[in-house]
Amino acid sequence: MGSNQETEFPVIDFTQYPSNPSEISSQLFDAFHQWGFLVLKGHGIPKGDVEEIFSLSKEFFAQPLEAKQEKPLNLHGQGYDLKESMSATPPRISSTHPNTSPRIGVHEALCFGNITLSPDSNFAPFWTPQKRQTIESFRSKCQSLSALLFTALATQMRISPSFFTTPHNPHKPPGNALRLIHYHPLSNPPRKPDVTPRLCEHTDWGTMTFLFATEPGLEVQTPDGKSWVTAPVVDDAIVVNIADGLCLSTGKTLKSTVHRVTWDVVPWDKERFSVAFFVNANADAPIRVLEQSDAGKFVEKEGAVKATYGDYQNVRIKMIEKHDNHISDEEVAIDPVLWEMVKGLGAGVGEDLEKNDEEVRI
Ligand SMILES: O=C(O)CCC(=O)C(=O)O
Ligand SMILES: [Fe+2]
Repeated sequence: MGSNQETEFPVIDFTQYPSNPSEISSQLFDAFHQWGFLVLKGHGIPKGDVEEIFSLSKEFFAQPLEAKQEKPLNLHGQGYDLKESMSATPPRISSTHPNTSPRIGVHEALCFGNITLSPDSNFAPFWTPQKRQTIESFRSKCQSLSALLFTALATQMRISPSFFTTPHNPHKPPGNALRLIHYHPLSNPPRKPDVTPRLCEHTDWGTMTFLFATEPGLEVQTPDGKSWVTAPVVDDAIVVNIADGLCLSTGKTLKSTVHRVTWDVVPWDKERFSVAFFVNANADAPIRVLEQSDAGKFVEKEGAVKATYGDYQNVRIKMIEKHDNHISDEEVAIDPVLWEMVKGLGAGVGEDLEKNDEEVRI
């Protein structure tokens, strides 16, 4: 790798993929291997669709708090999620659904867990059938794009092209999640030094995430882990990152990188909107751990832990419970091999919960 690739945030033009799949797949693999993050231009999701989602988001968050709070986030990962922890002691991380995963910060969000999987709808009257249709259609375009990226990565790794798409049936639990995020302006500056960040340092739980934003704000740890860079905002492009589930299944070949939003980039009296699309693997799908063979291609690792993505998600939930209730590793009834494997991810909020807690108390 040249020094530029080590220091510059990767930007990839996906319009070249149909005509030159091997070159673009190789660029995707390299960026995810080194950074875990990239900016994807020419992704095919129409600009008008993205603008429509942002205008719905702005319209929704402009409502009075009572209207937004009418349907708070439920266990299916649907509803309004207000994060306003600004005390010296951050709140206990209590969210236990892979579609919502623990986040500490000062912002508000509306989360659309997979509606087809959820028995009850948890949306205020604001969400007319037409608006809901806009959300669902956008979500399905995001899902299709993720399938293309998974196929490109599998091809580059010389495994079956459907290796990653098979365990990503969006109609099976937990499904994907769309999160409209608003870093809202505050009436007073946060009290220093006991301030909670806009969004704490974390890695994502699922397998892949898309982040749509029109203004800078997202900071990503550099490949050497020593500093932070602001993800560039490129017109009509998406930030794509690898999440912990895919990092686990690729034996850390594809990196799940710590990221955050600070007060420096989104000050207390300013606001910022972003939209995150979280891709999750099916809970009942086995995690088939890969390793690189001597011949360079990827093969399934012999003797790797036998677990499903649902087992993995349960470990994450247990990690939070362990942290919240101060219980020992022995008291957590989990396959120790799986426990160690998930801990080995070095997830931003997970194995490093205690460390992360410290970091939250800037
Ligand atoms: O709003 C952003 O830029 C980042 C959001 C994010 O990382 C998340 O919700 O997991
Ligand atoms: Fe994230």
